[in-house]
Amino acid sequence: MSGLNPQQREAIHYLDGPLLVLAGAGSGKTRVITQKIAYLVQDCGFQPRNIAAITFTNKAAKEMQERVGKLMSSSIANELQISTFHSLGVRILREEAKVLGYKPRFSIFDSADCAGIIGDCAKTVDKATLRRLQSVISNWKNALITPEAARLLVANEHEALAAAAYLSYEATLKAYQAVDFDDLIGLPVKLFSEHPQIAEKWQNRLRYLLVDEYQDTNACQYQLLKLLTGVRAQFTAVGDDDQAIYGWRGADIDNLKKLPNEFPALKVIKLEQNYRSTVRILKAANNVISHNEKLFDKTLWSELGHGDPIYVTASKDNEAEAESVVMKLQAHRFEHRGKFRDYAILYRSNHQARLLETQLRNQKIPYLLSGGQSFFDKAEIKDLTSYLRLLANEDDDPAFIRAATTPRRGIGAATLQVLGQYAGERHVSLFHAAFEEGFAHRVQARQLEPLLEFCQFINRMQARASREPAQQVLPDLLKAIDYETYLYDTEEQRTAQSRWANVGEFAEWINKKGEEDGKTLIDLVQSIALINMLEKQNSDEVDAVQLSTLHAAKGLEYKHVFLVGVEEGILPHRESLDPAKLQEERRLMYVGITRAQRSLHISYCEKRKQAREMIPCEPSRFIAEMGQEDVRFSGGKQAAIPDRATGSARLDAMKALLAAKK
Ligand SMILES: Nc1ncnc2c1ncn2[C@@H]1O[C@H](COP(=O)(O)OP(=O)(O)OP(=O)(O)O)[C@@H](O)[C@H]1O
Ligand SMILES: [Mg+2]
Repeated sequence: MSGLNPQQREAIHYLDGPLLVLAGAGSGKTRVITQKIAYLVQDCGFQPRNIAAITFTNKAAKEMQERVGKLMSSSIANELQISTFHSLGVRILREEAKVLGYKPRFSIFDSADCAGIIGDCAKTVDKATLRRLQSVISNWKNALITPEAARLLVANEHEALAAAAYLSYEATLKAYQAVDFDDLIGLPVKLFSEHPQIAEKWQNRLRYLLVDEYQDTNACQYQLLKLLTGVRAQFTAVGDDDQAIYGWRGADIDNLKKLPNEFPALKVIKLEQNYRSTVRILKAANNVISHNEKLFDKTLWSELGHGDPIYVTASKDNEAEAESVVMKLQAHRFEHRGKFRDYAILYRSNHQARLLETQLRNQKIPYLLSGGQSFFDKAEIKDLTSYLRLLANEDDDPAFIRAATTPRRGIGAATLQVLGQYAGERHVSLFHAAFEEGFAHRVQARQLEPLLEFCQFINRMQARASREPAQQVLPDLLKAIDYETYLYDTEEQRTAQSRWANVGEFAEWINKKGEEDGKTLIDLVQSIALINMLEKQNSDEVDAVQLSTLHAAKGLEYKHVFLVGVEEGILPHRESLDPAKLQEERRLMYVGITRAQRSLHISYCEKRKQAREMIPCEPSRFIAEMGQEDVRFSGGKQAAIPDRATGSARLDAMKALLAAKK
């Protein structure tokens, strides 16, 4: 416990009831959680399996597991339940599936699978409509609104369409023995609410709960937390209202506000010392966030010295920006004899990574991309996981269709259509329908044959996959479907090569996971869907520059941070300019600034290429909000960024220019 400040120590030792640690960035909230886990086990006699810690990403869970592992023996640390809300949900559902009418090996559908089903239900393929329908349905599910209730709530035509699709969407998922990500939280909530004795069983099992990044929980996660902690309410939640950045995904900061009301015994501890950043970085962050409405009073100070000024650089366009950032990073690294992994380049949206990647590759700088298109979303990986999903759950119809037709094996669209219709009439899965006599009568022998052959192949592999370790089964599966030949037959040589290399990487990942945990292929299928959801696993040991969206960088820290594209329209995002959303954008900027430990470099463009057109850009209002005292401007026409709090930006920029000329 040495090296902790008195407030941290108090938070760690407090066990008399529910506790909320509310504090700004870098104040050691996550550190309180890891230390408290060690304290519970080593000093208070808690069994590790009775402690559950909930983090925001799988990566954060892994990191916490490692940190705790250093505080106690790793065999004990491995018994702890450190996971995301979603993986905890999976654990509960696997065990209790039967009560909900699911088999333990239900499938977990990712967002693309679900979009396909919603499209079928709503009879639309229009991407924008689909996205909106999906988000409306997801919001309902996160607010625990049933399809029946949603029908009564509809306020416009669009919601009416969503409500209609919602009902058949849920029925379809159930028929496929599949759940979506929202169900991973929603179904345990339903289960615990309807079966108090099951809730009690889990309350006795998870006797102490710790939740990191509490400000970004949604209504459903909050309910789960309440149901899991029960009347004992033994939990520690840590969070920072100024870092709530997932409102767009249904997270609700009200969960933080209502905690004191719903748990009258709640104790609140505030932490004020920041151990991460220099005074100047902290000041810039505090200045920016002071433009938001204040929910809770917080102050943050640092003893880490004044540090470097914050550098703000203007570039003529986004290509020049990428080039300049990479050059500056190189120069800075040489000067400070740093490692690549000390550097992160952060941006608002995924597409901003492309030019940076090109520059980094040109300069032969190793980098890791996180929060981008996941490895597991690549076509070849989805092909293979469709087989694996089918092995785990033969009722998974989308996986059935993909696997049955990739590679082509003489099962045509016409056959599948008849099969689909027949299965629909009989209320069985495609897989089961294929074996029924009624179906055999509807197709010709040459149609039936390849289909049955495929189903029997799946049956044979299924038997092996649940018995043998993963690393034995996957290579045989690849050989049996001759996937390599398929790739070279259907793709250009170079594409095929790179796709086949990805397959190799996937096989290696399966092997490693299989060996580490002694898991069968079927056990592993489940974790794939979860990784899919939030991030590809990055190896932290490699010396590489981190490229990440601001959202994915939450909770992390880097010695040196480059924050790029800090422009009006990007950060804040052009679609988030109404007052409430603007505050969330500002929090995103706050999260970005506070990732930096030693130096912070901000850049923006004067023009940006968008759809082949050069669009003039303006520096983000958040740059002005940092204050000017600790900021050094370079490049561009402007000597300094005007205060944008009043008047239009252009006007202010002109005034500043004129003032500079005088
Ligand atoms: N008492 C302490 N003494 C020295 N270093 C500390 C102390 N507490 C935390 N730290 C260090 O400060 C840094 C920030 O801590 P931590 O990540 O726990 O903060 P946080 O509040 O969770 O930040 P965020 O809001 O960004 O998630 C870490 O490097 C951590 O090891
Ligand atoms: Mg943290």
